[in-house]
Amino acid sequence: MNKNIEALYQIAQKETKRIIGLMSGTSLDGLDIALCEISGSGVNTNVKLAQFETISYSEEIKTEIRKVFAQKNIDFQHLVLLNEWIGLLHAEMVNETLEKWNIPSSEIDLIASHGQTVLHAPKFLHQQEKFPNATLQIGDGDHIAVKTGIITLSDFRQKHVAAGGEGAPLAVYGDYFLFGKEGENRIMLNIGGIANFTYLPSDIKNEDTFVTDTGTGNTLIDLFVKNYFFDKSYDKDAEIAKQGTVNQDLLVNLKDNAFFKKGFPKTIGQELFNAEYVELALSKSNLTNITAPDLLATLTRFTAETIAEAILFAVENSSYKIEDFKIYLSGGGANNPLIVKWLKELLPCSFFKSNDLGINSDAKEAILFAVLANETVAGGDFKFNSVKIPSVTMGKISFPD
Ligand SMILES: CC(=O)N[C@@H]1[C@@H](O[C@H](C)C(=O)O)[C@H](O)[C@@H](COP(=O)(O)O)O[C@@H]1O
Repeated sequence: MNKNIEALYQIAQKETKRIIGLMSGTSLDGLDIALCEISGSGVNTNVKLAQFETISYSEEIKTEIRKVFAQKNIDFQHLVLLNEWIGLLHAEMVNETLEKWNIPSSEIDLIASHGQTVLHAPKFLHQQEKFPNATLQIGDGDHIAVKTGIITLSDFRQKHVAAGGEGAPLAVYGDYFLFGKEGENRIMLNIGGIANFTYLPSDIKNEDTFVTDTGTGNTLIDLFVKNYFFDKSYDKDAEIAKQGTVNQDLLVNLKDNAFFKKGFPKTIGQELFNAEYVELALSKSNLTNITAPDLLATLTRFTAETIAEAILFAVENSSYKIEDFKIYLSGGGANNPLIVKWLKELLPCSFFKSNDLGINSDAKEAILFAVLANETVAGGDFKFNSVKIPSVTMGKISFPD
């Protein structure tokens, strides 16, 4: 037997596996590295977060990725080079972090790497009948396996697409396994660059469970903060938006897109929610001179209202009332006091942070990929009863030699 297959076979039988989850979101802020100790699988999965670190992306890395990110026309060679380079960089970041933690690589069983999304194109976006849903994450897993010496699972989203999904959101697999609770109506709401939520009703018959994107999270807010203020990368504590007034005309035009009328589950990215999207809404509203605070107040309201409307729609189509739900927040938007204030006004239910469930909310998405890798190597028996969630294990396996 190939010794790597033998090693994988041994790892699969370990009671507790040490798996490093890697996630770098579309906000391009950096690489989240979560060292997880995982036992069990499926709904019996137990995760302990042993270590967590975020390695910020340098301006150079951000600039190189932005040359291809979420764009239709790019320098093809640059994309090919980036695929290798991001793999190498992520491997180096893991090695440096293990050194910092004083943990030898031989003590790590697996790495689960999300990679860097460069284009997310569900059918809704590309609109070409003969082509399926499509999404592409780069940063090849072979580089990570070879450079760290650790068996690496990567490219998780393709199996989801192959099984009929849009390749996202994958959050439901972690949310259902770790946070689904009989007797409690929960919504796990992640407000990252793009916002998504997992719907976990209390009878936890998994045919009712689903996950969906709601639209923009922080991405448009961050984009325009950077446009107006060279020294800022986000609206810290909503300080700028709080000084502005929501422009109702602009808000109506921002919400006027077929994405918001589409049923669940649905996914989207910065391919739609970008500067042109806002410029079109501004011109439809005949606004040539909106102030930065008014624009940011309106964009912040756009995020809050589209999240709230999607959640209300999900609940109205069930036998529950919104008052029966607990919402658990994660992602950068959970730290935006204006988004949270407006969500509380629009959604009369109770609010918590996913930290209240014992999971560091910053690490939540990196942990998800560790859980998915655990499922591929040591689980795979669990089936969702819902056509909305493909029951597949995900990730391709790379060996170090
Ligand atoms: C296609 C794609 O890459 N989707 C991600 C989305 O992935 C999560 C893990 C999911 O699939 O459930 C993430 O939540 C969001 C957060 O953004 P960040 O705040 O981390 O930048 O970014 C992107 O939409």
